[in-house]
Amino acid sequence: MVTNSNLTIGMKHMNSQTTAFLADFDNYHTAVYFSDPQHQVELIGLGETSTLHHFTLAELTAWHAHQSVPVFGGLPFDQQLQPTSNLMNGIMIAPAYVINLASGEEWGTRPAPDYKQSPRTHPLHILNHTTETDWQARLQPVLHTLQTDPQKQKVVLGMQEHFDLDGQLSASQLIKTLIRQQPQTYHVAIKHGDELFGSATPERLVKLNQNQLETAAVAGSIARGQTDKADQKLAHELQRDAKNQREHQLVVTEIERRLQPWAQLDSVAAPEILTTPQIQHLYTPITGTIKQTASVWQIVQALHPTPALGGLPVDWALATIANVESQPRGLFAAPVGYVMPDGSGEFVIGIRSLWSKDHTVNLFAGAGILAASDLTAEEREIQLKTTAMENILKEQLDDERHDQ
Ligand SMILES: C=C(O[C@@H]1C=C(C(=O)O)C=C[C@H]1O)C(=O)O
Repeated sequence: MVTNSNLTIGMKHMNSQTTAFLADFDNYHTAVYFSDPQHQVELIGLGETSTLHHFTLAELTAWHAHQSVPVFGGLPFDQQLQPTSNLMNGIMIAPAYVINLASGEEWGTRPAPDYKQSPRTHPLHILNHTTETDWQARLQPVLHTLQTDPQKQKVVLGMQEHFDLDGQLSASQLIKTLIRQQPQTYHVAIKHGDELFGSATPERLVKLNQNQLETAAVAGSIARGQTDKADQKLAHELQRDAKNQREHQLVVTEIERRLQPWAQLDSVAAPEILTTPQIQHLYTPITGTIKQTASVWQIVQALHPTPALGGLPVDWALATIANVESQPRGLFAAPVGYVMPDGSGEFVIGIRSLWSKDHTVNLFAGAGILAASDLTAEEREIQLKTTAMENILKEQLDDERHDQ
């Protein structure tokens, strides 16, 4: 166990069973991985019996009623389409075989490998790397609106980085690197042909188990310190900072409001600190009991997008995101997770994430903008968040080099 300033989380290590399953992971056209920080589940899905793309909630619910294995995937952030992707506009996969390595439970039968990634004859290199250089300029009018219109409270705006590689990433190597570099987060990978979505997110959207519901507000951020003392000083600063506290409370209050029709919520304590190697966040766990029959899909729909990733008012925030961000988000900042045959399941927010298609990789990170925001500080915060995935990408290139 590792003790953060205020929060204790289980530390995951990769066991030999995980290694054995990952050895075959890249040999399937479709394969999925999901594990949580406490290691209550470590799910691997191989092959597919059915895959749903770009669906409505009604189509998803009807499709899910026919599945007898855990299903995995993501719902897109919003209605904007990513025209080149079979994965980013929403994907839900019923694998041919699923194993929960945390419990030993299995579903379906293990299919024969069905995919051959084009062999690489040389180590992977980055050929080209582009970042957004006009982000602050594009945000200036939004900041002005937030400062002059009291109805507009918050919008989370992100940027994407683009990499061209001289080969294709390996999904299994990516998962190993997620586990190694970000041991205290969720680890998610969805591989579908030449596309791969990976995330080391610290943020739960919803976990539903029988009638017990767990979610969390994660919003308000500050850097890590070089020493324990400096780290704690920064955590203290974050807890006392008026802008970050307001940013966080907006999320807590809105999550509570949206869950009101669905659940009886337990009382919520003051925010704690949640740390990843790059950044610390204000964090409030929110729990409750479902008071009427509800599916995970309904709760996801009620909650997403929370103001941790969208904003308030929500319609204005979504329109602003569509106008200001350079590209559709797809599964970036969107709900990704699994649902078990008994209806229990968990969705997390696909941040600290990458999307790879063929020889390209995109990373995403965003920050909550309020009237009191300093755009230079917000851009620095985005860079901190991006560092997590940049490091994962770079180590993966190194890893693959070692594997040659
Ligand atoms: C948008 C991101 O993170 C979200 C925004 C945060 C903030 O603005 O403080 C904190 C955590 C996340 O809810 C991201 O990591 O890309």
